[in-house]
Amino acid sequence: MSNVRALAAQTLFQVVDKGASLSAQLPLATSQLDGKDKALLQQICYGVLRYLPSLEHYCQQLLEQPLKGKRRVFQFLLYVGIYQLQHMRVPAHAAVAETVNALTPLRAPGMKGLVNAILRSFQRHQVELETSAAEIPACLYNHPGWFINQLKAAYPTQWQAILEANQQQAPMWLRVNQSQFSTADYAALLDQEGVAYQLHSEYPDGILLDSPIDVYALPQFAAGACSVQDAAAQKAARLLAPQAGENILDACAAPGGKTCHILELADAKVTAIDADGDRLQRVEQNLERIRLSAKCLEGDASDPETWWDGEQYDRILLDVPCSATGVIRRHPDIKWLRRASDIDNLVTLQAQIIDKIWPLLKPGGTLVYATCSVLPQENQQQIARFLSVTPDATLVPLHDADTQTQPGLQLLPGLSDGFYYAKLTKQ
Ligand SMILES: C[S@@+](CC[C@H](N)C(=O)[O-])C[C@H]1O[C@@H](n2cnc3c(N)ncnc32)[C@H](O)[C@@H]1O
Repeated sequence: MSNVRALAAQTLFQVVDKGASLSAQLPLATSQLDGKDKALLQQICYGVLRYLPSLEHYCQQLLEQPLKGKRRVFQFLLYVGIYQLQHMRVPAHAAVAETVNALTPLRAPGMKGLVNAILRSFQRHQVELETSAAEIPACLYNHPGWFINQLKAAYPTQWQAILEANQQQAPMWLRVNQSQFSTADYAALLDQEGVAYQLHSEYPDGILLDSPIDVYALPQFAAGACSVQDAAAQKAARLLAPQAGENILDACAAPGGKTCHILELADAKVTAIDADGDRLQRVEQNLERIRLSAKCLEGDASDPETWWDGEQYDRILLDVPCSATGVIRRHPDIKWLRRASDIDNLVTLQAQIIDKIWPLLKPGGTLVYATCSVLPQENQQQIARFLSVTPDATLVPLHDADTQTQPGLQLLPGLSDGFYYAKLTKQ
């Protein structure tokens, strides 16, 4: 099938109703399309996931009964149509006609009348519908209620700005491979190619592109000169500060962005562990492209007895599994796939991992704990608990207010993604 709107409706059905991840589903759909349509499909899927509660509310008001069972995919087609009418610069008549036409490849020509009527009704009642949606917090902010409540409690003055930032398209950051080029030298190559960018002194390896670009249009990308990595994620290796010849563990490594960065900064002996063997293959592919190497092992970081060779590490990076609530703007499906009840399980797993990995660090060694979460339970509270039960751990302050009870550095989505870091040394 090569109809963008029909593929978007099917993709969204798989993500929202069946719990599949957008990053797994999108490639299946885009592989059926050519260049311009791939971008349109992606734009529609991201957009619908960003505004899902509002779209659900409009359809609830416009449909006599929600579409159920096998007809659920048509409910998502309605979201696709309304999203175009509300947020895209497609002429309204074309948005309606193209959405209705998608029913032919979806083999439901009998639904054309209903879909046409609902989209036209949305156009007529748009103002009242938007006013009524604005009275419901989940629709006003387009985030799940549990998450809005947790953010309000954790960030009494910043929660709205965080929700707003999550609704924006994420910028494209490059990380220059310092084993091949200095950032200034690579920026000069971008100048020659006419690629516009900005440099930010707090991210010495980073280049922020003015607009996204196909990676293979970047100078020497295939030879490993640069990688795509958000600025916040680029802090991990810099905080770890790897040195040549050191024995380093990256304990939750896949797909390997930070493993690669560590090796780009220092000729160290790196072991990359991940519990997911398929994702670990991506670490190997990324290392191959940047032309550096690490020992890659499938293993459970909360059970080192099963893979550890007994030699303690000089430095350890723990980029633990987390709620990913700091990267919602890159993965809007997180808002609908993640449940409030997941957080406690993640906090328990993170605690098991840091408690079990700590003995693998040499005295005098450094451990950096990282998450792409904005929730204090996974971040400051996790590290405060760890410090309270680990007498040989010392917090290295990352800013003036970094204390035993409020440890670490919390970055919020904006210039970079939302990320958390804590740096610890062992006595
Ligand atoms: C935040 S991602 C890591 C991203 C990676 N550091 C990078 O920069 O590309 C977390 C990773 O932890 C892995 N993971 C989850 N549970 C694990 C466990 N018990 N032991 C080791 N890895 C685990 C996941 O498969 C996932 O790849």
